[in-house]
Formats: sequence, structure tokens, C-alpha cells
Amino acid sequence: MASYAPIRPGGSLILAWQTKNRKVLIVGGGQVAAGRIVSVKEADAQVTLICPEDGLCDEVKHRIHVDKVVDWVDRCFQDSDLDENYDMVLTAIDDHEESLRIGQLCRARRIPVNVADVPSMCDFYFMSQHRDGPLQIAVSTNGQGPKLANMIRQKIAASLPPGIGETVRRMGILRGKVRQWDPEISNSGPRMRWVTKLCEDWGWSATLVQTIAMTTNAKTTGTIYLVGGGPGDPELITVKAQRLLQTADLVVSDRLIPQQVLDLVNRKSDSAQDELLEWCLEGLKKGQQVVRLKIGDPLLFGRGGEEVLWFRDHGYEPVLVPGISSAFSAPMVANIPVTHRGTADQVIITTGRGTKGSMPDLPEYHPMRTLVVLMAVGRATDLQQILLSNKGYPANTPISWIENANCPEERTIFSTVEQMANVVDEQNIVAPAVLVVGQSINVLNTL
Ligand SMILES: C[C@@]1(CC(=O)O)c2cc3[nH]c(cc4nc(cc5[nH]c(cc(n2)[C@H]1CCC(=O)O)[C@@](C)(CC(=O)O)[C@@H]5CCC(=O)O)C(CC(=O)O)=C4CCC(=O)O)c(CCC(=O)O)c3CC(=O)O
Ligand SMILES: NC(=O)C1=CN([C@@H]2O[C@H](COP(=O)(O)OP(=O)(O)OC[C@H]3O[C@@H](n4cnc5c(N)ncnc54)[C@H](O)[C@@H]3O)[C@@H](O)[C@H]2O)C=CC1
Repeated sequence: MASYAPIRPGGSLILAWQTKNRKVLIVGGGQVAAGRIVSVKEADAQVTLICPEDGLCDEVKHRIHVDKVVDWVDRCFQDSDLDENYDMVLTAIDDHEESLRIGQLCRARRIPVNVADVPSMCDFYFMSQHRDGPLQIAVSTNGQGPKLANMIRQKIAASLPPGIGETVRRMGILRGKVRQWDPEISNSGPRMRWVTKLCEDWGWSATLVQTIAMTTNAKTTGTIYLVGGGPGDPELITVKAQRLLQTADLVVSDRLIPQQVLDLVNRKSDSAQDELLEWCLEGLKKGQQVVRLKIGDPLLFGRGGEEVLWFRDHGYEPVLVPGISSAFSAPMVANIPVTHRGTADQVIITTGRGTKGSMPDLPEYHPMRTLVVLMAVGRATDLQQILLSNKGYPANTPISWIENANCPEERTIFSTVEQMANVVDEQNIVAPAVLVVGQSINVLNTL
């Protein structure tokens, strides 16, 4: 039998009540009323406050006369005040009998009411609240200890990462965009899975959620930045890239926008790349600062050169920002100094997948050479055969596979050229993985 959460009666229903343009009546003008004004005005309600002038505290006077966010009626409450069709009534007066009476009147008219000094007369309680942009955290003790609610709220607020409100705000923009890309109701499932995965993968690091956020502050001239996002570890991006990501109006990324969404948005086109570039262009035409975020380094097997030419054709010269390529960071993960005095004086970086699936001309064996092969996993058998049969690699030349370098699932496997395809099968190595071949592997690793 499935087990479900137990029901624990005796609480109150916690909601985020939408009161935009709703009519709220506040009775009283002391410090409690001042707090109520802030709460309901932050929720965009229309406020009428009834209280004789000599009862107004300084803060309430400020809200009435300086902020001008309150319609003020200079007298005591009268029963006919409730004829105004209020959506909510809040009393904060020092006359207990009158409080109770107003509460009862509201109850009779089914107007939701909070009576500051009579919890039993409240349809809802106010909570101790922390707000940061759209993020709202509220603590309730369900009437048991308001001061404790205040202390607990402060403790929670102090533990939040800086910038979290901005992160939440940008997430809202991003979710709006995702829905614009594909408004189909029937795609709600994939949309939700993507947003969930994004949140889980990138957590609430403000910077990283910002990297995929899209905002619309138009500037006069658009600029395109071709930015290297590094190998996957959020800490391995440059300070410059981070700054651009934080300030950009639009960030278009192929890594952070995973296949599920590309599938969603690219139904009209079978070329994801073109579609992404078109988005950039749209932003540029609006005068936006656009970041085209590439994994690794844009110009090392990142097709960055092609994108520069494409943007030039469209009248924009991209600003290039380098990133750390896995060609360097992956060997480092495996403690391989790709050059090392006396062991390796050159490093050749190549790919296992050339244009249209071709195999690049691999270099001859040289004992002082380190070979780094990106996108090699699917070609392990071919690579092994070429290195052994055509390029003179001794069978026992050390190799290392570094899978998911600089990501949480990172894995490093050492072997020899003779075994390099075998270990891919045995250890089930999958892309993305970097292959390193050469004597430099043995310098810091005792195998
Ligand atoms: C039932 C409730 C109805 C309601 O007002 O909605 C209610 C009732 C009463 N409060 C009283 C006293 C105090 N209230 C505060 C402060 C807050 N009170 C708030 C809410 C609530 N107060 C609702 C329950 C919410 C919950 O428990 O979760 C907060 C959270 C929100 C807000 O008001 O905006 C706000 C913190 C704001 C912030 O953190 O920012 C302080 C501390 C202080 O002022 O510094 C004291 C003195 C110390 C103490 O008593 O703890 C008394 C008089 C008791 C007496 O005479 O002895 C009553 C009446 C009674 O209990 O009978
Ligand atoms: N819920 C809460 O968090 C808290 C509730 N309280 C309770 O809330 C009430 C208000 O607290 P404060 O703002 O500090 O009081 P306060 O004494 O500073 O202000 C009371 C206000 O009510 C006005 N008033 C009195 N009778 C009125 C009427 N018939 N019509 C219109 N206005 C009227 C007065 O002119 C004054 O402006 C008190 O009863 C207090 O016990 C106090 C602290 C916290």
C-alpha cells in the first residue's frame, strides 16, 4: 500500500493572497496600522484608512501625506463604512469592545477580517515576513508567539544566499520566455521537467541562474559577446564572463538550454544552431547586450569562428571572451601536466570527430608529445587502431579517459593505448569525455 503524508489538523491555510487593486479598509492609525499599510501596499491593494487625526502615528501620516498611498478618512469608524464593498478589513485600534464589534459586523457581511487584538475574531493572521524581489518568506506561529515568529524569520532571512531575490526574479522571466517559445498547453510536461532540471542542476547560485536569464532592458546599440562558459564547473568561468552574464539583457546558451527545450523550440527548424543565432540577432536588433554562451572556449572546437563570420554577415562584430577548454581542464583533473620538462614538450589537441564524421590526421607517436582528443568516446576503436597501426604508438603508451571533467559526475580512468577501446566498453564511458595519450600521464600519477 502506498503511504501518504499524514494529515495534521489545527493549522491555518497558508496562501499568497493576490490583492492587487482590491479594496482594503484599515481602522486605526497607530504603529500596528502602519505595519498593515506596508503589507497591503506591497501587495498592490487600494487602501482606505479610517482614524481621527489625533490618533495618527508619524509613519501613518507619512504614508498619507508624503507617499500618498492611502485614502484617509478623518474620524472614527461608523457601521456604514462597510457599505463600500471592501474585500478585506483590518482593525488596529486600542478599543477592545469596538474591535470585537467591528469584527462581528464583518463576519456578518462575510468580509474577511483581521482584528489585531482579538485572534479569535481573525479570519487570517498576519505573518512575519521577509521579502526580496518576488521571493516572499513568511513565518507563522499560528498565534502562539508573534515575537518568536519575528525572530525565526530573521534567522531564516540571514541564512539566504545574497542575490537570491534577483535569481527568483530572473527565473520568472526565463519561465515566461520558455512559455513564449512554446505556448502549447500539451507541452506543459516537458516544459516543467526542463525548468525543474535547470533548478536542480544549477541550484540557486544567483550568477548561474542569471546566465540563462533573459531580460528586456533595451539599450541603444546592441553588442554580441561570444563567451566561453568553461568546462562545466560554475567556478571555472572568467570574471569577465561572469560580469557579462550578470549584466546582459539576453543570454543564449547551448549548454544550459538542453535538448528537451531545443526540441520544443526548434520544431520549425532542424538546425538548432541557426535558431539560437537568430535569437541573438533579434536581441541585437532591439539594441540589447547579448551574450552567446558557449561551453569551454568559443574558438576551440566550439564553432565560434563560424559564429563570428555569421554575425559579421549580419553587421555585428562579436567581442570574444575566452573560456577554459576541457582540453586543458580535463587533463588537470587527472593530474596530467600536458607539458613537463624532460617528458613532454608539446601538446596536440584534436578531435575524434572531424567535419562530416571524418577522422582528422592524427600525429605520429613522439615520446615527448601529449595528445589530447576531444569528442573521442564514440571513435575509441578507430582511434586505437590508427594510433597502433598507422602512427607508431607503442601498445603500452599510457592513456587516460576523463569523463564529465569538472562536473559533479567526473570520472577518470587510466589504461594503455592497447586497451583504450576496451575500457570504454568495460567501464561504460560516455560522452562528454576527453582522451589523453602520452608519457606525461605518468609524471604525477603512480599507476
Ligand atoms: C494572532 C496575530 C493576529 C494578527 O495581528 O494578525 C497577532 C496577535 C497579537 N500580537 C500581539 C503582540 C505582538 N505582536 C508582535 C509582532 C507581530 N505580530 C504579528 C502577527 C500576529 N499577532 C498574529 C499571529 C501571527 C503568528 O503568531 O504567527 C506579526 C508576526 C505580523 C504583523 O503583525 O505584521 C508581527 C511581527 C512582525 C515582524 O516580524 O516583522 C509583537 C512583537 C513586536 O511588536 O515586536 C508582539 C509583542 C510580543 C509578543 O506577544 O510576542 C498581541 C498582544 C498580546 C498581548 O497583549 O499580550 C496579539 C493579540 C493576542 O495574542 O491576543
Ligand atoms: N497584532 C499585532 O501584531 C499586535 C497587535 N497589537 C494590538 O493592536 C492594537 C493597535 O495597536 P497600536 O497600533 O500599537 O495601537 P495605538 O494605541 O498606537 O493606536 C490605536 C489607534 O486606533 C485609533 N482608534 C481607536 N478607536 C478607533 C475607532 N473607533 N475608529 C478609528 N480609529 C480608532 C486611535 O486613534 C489610534 O490611532 C492594540 O489593541 C494592540 O493591543 C499590538 C501589538 C502587536
